[in-house]
Formats: sequence, C-alpha cells, structure tokens
Amino acid sequence: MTTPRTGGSDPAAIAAGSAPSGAGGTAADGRCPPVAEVVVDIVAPDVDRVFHFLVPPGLRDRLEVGHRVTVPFGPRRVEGTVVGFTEQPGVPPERLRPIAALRDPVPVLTPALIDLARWMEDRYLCLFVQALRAMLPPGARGDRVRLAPRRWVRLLLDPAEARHRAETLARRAPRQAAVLERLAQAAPAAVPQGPLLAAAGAGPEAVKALARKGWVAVEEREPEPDEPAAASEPAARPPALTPEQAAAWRRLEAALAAVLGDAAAGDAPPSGGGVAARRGRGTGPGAARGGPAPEPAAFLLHGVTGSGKTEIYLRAIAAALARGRGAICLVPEIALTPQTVARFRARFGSRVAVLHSAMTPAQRLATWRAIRAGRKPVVVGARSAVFAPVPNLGLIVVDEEHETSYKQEEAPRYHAREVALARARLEGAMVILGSATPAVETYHRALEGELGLLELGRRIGERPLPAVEIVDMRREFGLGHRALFSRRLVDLLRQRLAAGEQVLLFLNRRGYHTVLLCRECGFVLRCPHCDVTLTVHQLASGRRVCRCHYCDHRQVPPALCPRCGGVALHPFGLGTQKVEEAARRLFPGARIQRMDADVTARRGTHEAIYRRFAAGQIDILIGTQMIAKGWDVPGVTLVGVVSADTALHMPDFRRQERTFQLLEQVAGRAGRGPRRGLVLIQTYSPDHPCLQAVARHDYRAMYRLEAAERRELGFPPFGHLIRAVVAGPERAPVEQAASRLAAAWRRAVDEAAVPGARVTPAAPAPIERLRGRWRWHVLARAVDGAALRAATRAVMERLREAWPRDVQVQLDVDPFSML
Ligand SMILES: Nc1ncnc2c1ncn2[C@@H]1O[C@H](COP(=O)(O)OP(=O)(O)OP(=O)(O)O)[C@@H](O)[C@H]1O
Ligand SMILES: [Zn+2]
Ligand SMILES: [Zn+2]
Repeated sequence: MTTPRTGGSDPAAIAAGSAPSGAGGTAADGRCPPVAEVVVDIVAPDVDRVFHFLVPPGLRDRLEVGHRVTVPFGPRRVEGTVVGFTEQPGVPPERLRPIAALRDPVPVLTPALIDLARWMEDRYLCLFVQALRAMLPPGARGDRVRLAPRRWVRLLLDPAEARHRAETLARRAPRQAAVLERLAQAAPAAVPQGPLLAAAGAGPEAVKALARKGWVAVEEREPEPDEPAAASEPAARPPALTPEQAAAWRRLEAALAAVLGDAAAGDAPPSGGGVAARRGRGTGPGAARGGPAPEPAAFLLHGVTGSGKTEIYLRAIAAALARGRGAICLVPEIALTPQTVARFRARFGSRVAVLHSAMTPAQRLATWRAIRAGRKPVVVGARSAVFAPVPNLGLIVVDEEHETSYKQEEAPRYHAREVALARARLEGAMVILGSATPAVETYHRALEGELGLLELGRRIGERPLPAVEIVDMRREFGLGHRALFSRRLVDLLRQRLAAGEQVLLFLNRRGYHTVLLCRECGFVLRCPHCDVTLTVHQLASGRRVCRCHYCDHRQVPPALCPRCGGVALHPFGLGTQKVEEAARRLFPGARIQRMDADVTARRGTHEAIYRRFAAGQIDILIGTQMIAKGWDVPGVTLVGVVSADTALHMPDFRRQERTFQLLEQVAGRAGRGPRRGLVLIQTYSPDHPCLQAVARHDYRAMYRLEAAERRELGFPPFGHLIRAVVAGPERAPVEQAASRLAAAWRRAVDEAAVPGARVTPAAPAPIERLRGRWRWHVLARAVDGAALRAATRAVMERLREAWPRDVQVQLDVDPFSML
C-alpha cells in the first residue's frame, strides 16, 4: 500500500472515537471550512484514518459532512466519504491536494451516522471505513448501480384544448397528436415518459417538439421505490388495548413524551442540526456507562408470544410520527413476511419503507433515497436497516431482540441491538426491545435499571400456552426401549393421526458436534476448565478424542460412565433423516415430510412445504430450527421434541438460553387453533433445571440459572469476550501466528492489569478448515470490556509488524458463533 503524500492528519482524532474534530456540516455563512477530512474507501489498517483535502472553490458552498467524493490518492483516484472539516490541517494548506469531484449531490450519510461509525470502530475493533461501508447504500461505491431520474410529462393545456390541437396536428404530426391525446386523458396527472411514448407509438422527439411549443413540460423525478398498488392510505383502526397492554403503553407514552417532547411542539422539520443540539444532553456514547438516565429512553418489552407486542410498537411509532420524528422497526429476516409488512402498511400507508435482502440493488437504492429525503419516515427491515438514514429519528424498535440473526458475522461484526441503542443515544431517540424470550444480556440490563421493563404475561384472547410434558429417555433405555421414539410419543402420534390432527417433530441439529452421552444416566462429558461440552472427534487412526472448542483441552473418551459406571457412554447425535426413517417405519400410512437445510436448499421449497402443511396435506412434519419460527398452523396439536439434549449440551456458554428460546419457540407452534396444544420433550436429562423452566414457561427461572453460571465464569453479561480467529492457507504458520497472538495478548492484559482478564491458549477452531483456509482461535475474557478492547487494540498494533503475509486475524467482540 503506497502512503499518499497528501496525508498529514492526526489519526488519533478518529481512532480514539473521541469528539469529532469539526464535524457538523457547512458553516453559518453556507461555506464550509477550507479543508475537508476524508476517509477513503480502502480497507487496510494503515490507511484507516482521515486524510485532508482542500475544498475547491466550486464546492465551498455545497460540500457537507456525509458527502461522497473522489480524491487523488498517491498516483490514483479513489472514492471516499467526507467525515468532517477543519481549519487546522496541521500542514500548510498549499501542500494539500484538492478534492477531485463530488460523487452525489446528496450527502449520503448524516453526521449522526458518521458519529455512529466512530462508535462502532471503538466498540467492535473494526476499521472506521468498514463501519462506514456498512452504512452506505448499494451503488454508493463505484458505478455498479445507477438510479436514472425518471422523466415525467405534464400537460400544460386544458384537456379540451389539448384534444382540439391534437385533431389539427393529426395529419402533420400524428405522433405528437397521439401523445397529446394520452396526456389529455391522464390530466391533470403527469405521466412517466417511457410508458407514454410506448402507448403513443412515439419517440422522445415528439415530446421535445411539444415542449418547444410550450404545451407540455418535462419533469425529472426521483424514482419511487416499488410498492404494492394497494398501499394507499391507512385503513386499519387500532384495537382498544387490553388492560395489560394499556399499562405498558402508559409508561411508554410518558417516556416518549419525556424523550421526544410534546407531540405539538416537536413537529420540527427533519434537519441535521437538531441532532447536534440533542446530543448535547449527555446522551453520547460515554453516557452508557453512567447508569440509567433520569427517564429511561430504552425499554424491554417482555411479552409471551401473541401477547400483542406488535400493537404496542405500532402505537409507539405513531407517537413518534406525531412528533415529526421517524422510526425504524427491525425484525429478523425470517419474520419479514408479507403479513408483517401488511400490518405496518395498514397502519402507516405509503409512509412505510421496507428493506429486505431479496431486493435488487436498484430497488434498495431507490428505497434508501426515499428514506434519506424524509419521504418514508417508517422503515421496516432486517439487521442492516438499523443504518437507514431516517432524518430526525425518534424511535428504534428491535422485535425478537434475542434473535442471533441480528449479529453480523462478517466485518464489521456488530450486533444490531447494540447499534440501535448507541444510535438512539446519539440521536436522542427512544428504543423498544421486544421479545418473548429476551437475551440474558438484555434482561440483565432491565433488572439493573438500564432498560425500563414492560411485561405482557397473557396472550390476547386468553388462549393458554401449551402444556409441556417431559419424557425420561434414561428410563426408556433402562426398560429396554432403545428406539428414537419413546412409547409415550408413539402413543400420542397414533392418537393425533387417528384424530386427523397435525404433528411437528422437532430436532435441533447442528451437524458439527457430537457429544459423549450416557444413555443410562444422562451424563455428558464436559471441559474441566470452561464448563462447555466436549465434542467427540474421530481421528484418522480410527481412535476418538474429546475436545473443548474454547480452550483445546483434549482427552481420551472414558470407557465407562464416570457418573454411573455404566457402559452406555457413546457419541450421541441425531439427524432428521434418521427420524424420518423411524417415523415411516412406525406409520407407513401417514403423510410424512422432512424439512431441513438439505431439503430446502432449492428455492421455494420452504414455502411450498409450509403451504401444504398449512392446508392439512401433511400429517407429520419433521424439521430443524426452520420449523420453529413464525409458523401459524391451527391444526397442530402436538409438538414432539425428539431430543432436547443436543441443544442442551451445545458447546456454547449460551446453551441454556438457546435451549429455552428454541423450545419456547417450538412450543409456540402447538395449539394455535381451538384445541390446546401439547409439547412432548424427550431427554436424557429430565431434571435439568432449564427443561423444568421450559415446562413451566418460566423465563425468569431460566434467567436465574444462566445468570448464576455466567457470573461464576465471567461470561456476558458479567464479563466481555473477544474472539480472534487466525486464518491462512497453511496450517503451520496459522498455528504459530495464533500462538504468538495468544502470548502477546496475555502479556498485554497483564501489563494493563485488566481486571479479571483471561486469555485461552490458541486452539483449532471447531471448523478448522473453511474454504481452503486453516482456522485457529483465541478467546479473551474480562470484566471490563473497554479495558479489554484497549489492550486488544494495542496488541494488534504491535503484532502488525512482522506478521506473516497471508495470515489474517479477525476480531469478534461479543462473539456469538464460536465455530
Ligand atoms: N388490544 C387488542 N385487541 C384485540 N386484538 C389484538 C390486540 N392487540 C393485539 N391483537 C391481535 O392479537 C394478535 C397477536 O398480537 P401481536 O401479533 O401484536 O402479538 P405479538 O406479541 O407481537 O406476537 P408474536 O410474539 O407472536 O409476534 C394479532 O392478531 C393482533 O392483531
Ligand atoms: Zn452414566
Ligand atoms: Zn475448555
């Protein structure tokens, strides 16, 4: 990487994530200071800082923070983003080179989003440019997507007059006449030029000729995002709230009024300036550690499935709109169904913009622009919608806030919930996190008072939650019933099939791990250091070894069960295919369908199976996580969890939280019709407190359990975790580099005396080879997250010199996946 001669800024101004050095847009006289701070679009640590460029005279009254520009960079030209201005570049201005061009007349990012990128850089140890990139709309970089403005033609004559002139033109200029006819039909509305010309069988010269005569005008318009034709104006009237909802709403409404101001007074037009003013109230990123604000600006809405959480979101959004503020509602990608979108459109009509992954880049860009311009103050979308450039943002809702899909698994490795909270603090907005099974981290914050806690314990219409029954598979085994299905499950299946009711058989299958489980007593082999399950690996020699994926502890599988001394200690793991075979053998006449990643690899299969199931054409559906979410089939009266053990013994410190979430989700599929549902859980650990909590639908019990263990081990929320993955094409250099990193990291946390810090030895990642690359990892843990990040940043700086060429380090702060 060539270092450009134009540099010379102080990188610390950015790297420290401190106060922006002069952000804020153009000065009061409309002219910006003479030197712009630009971050170039090159993802490399050594150029990840601001560079200074002169603002040429032609741009002095136009350039703003957030503008995309082209700048000279060494011998090349590159694109970049203006992140601030300065009067004192540190070098004489005559040594600076000027900005070459403005790429987009509209500033693509807002000053608030640039502040958010700084926060992300600090919080996720990513590059500033990576954080900025995550926020850019498609097509903002390079020229791949272009949004040509659309031309619209408007008639300037009275329609009758136009028809008259068309008649006189018919012989001499039949195409102009045809255009006039059609415009007269559409008047007073303007007509898009493309379809107009096609319908009239004319070319663009016909319109030009008419425009020269002064009979029509051509207007250029921003293309509108694609929208269903019916998305006109809101029709739905909000239902009257239930007493429980009303109680939650009263508290929220008061907080909304406190944070966003009065509905009448706050009707300010969207502007960047308001952001800086609101930021002054001490709600900046630093305020996070300062404890709860006088009035909570963020809430956890903990409500069981079907308790009417969405109705609360809709009201809060309406309240933000009434104050002239915009809102973002994040939903997991999988929940971004037409039904969800329809609910928002029914309430807010054409003010709703939807961002989802199936959109083409051009559609996304059109939508993005409409949001940026303030034409769509309500944004509904998946993870990345947290960056939607809503002007004057007043509210961010994160629905199903516990969902792991909010965690981005590539750089910048952010969590949308955390970004939402940070963004809201920067922009003086409110946050509502909603879930039936909140993340332990989130619930902990609510108990600490950092979040207001709102609870909805009942379903709308008082529909009961399904009953849960646990089957002790050790007992079945002891009595000589060694099949996959317990006798109780077989009985229930037979009953349901006879009654014409539907069944879901659920299996939590993560292909990569097999635990060592005693079928007599339910014992599972764990790591002595990390309290996670050991995973059984088959070596090339045919021997087996048990390994910890956190610290690489290894041991030979014991021949006898250490707890009961029995001989039934074996690798345990089940696939959907085995379950399907077993079901077909037992019930040859039943209509059985399997649904897992293999089956649904083909596009559309998922929907097709869902439709058949919903139509009652499948008796038993067997599946993995995929069937746990969002399905609403009233015919389902039984959910069989074939084995809760795989989930319960996942080598993951969040396993109990995950198990609870997963089983509550699946349980939520049963009994949505008139008949109460039953959930049958098969397990070798029937007394496991987590399963007992599931049986009582007792979220708090699970929380207490999980919190006690995590507190002990310093896992989140009682400590912070950073994972480094070291990857490269050859094994030996990767292993060496990972060991070096682990040693240097340990020294760094020792030197900095980071409280409670621990660094594991380098270990092969559970997925040791991925796309031809070897992967090792190191985990660091500490109570003080900020101190741990600072030490980590220092290590990375130090190791950058003399680091092997083709070996990369990826840092994941607060990791979810340990694979
Ligand atoms: N106050 C109310 N009066 C009548 N019906 C309501 C009321 N509130 C919500 N509903 C209806 O009850 C159903 C469940 O509500 P909603 O979808 O808001 O619950 P939820 O908690 O978001 O559910 P989930 O967790 O499954 O997403 C919906 O059909 C909704 O329209
Ligand atoms: Zn045993
Ligand atoms: Zn371990």
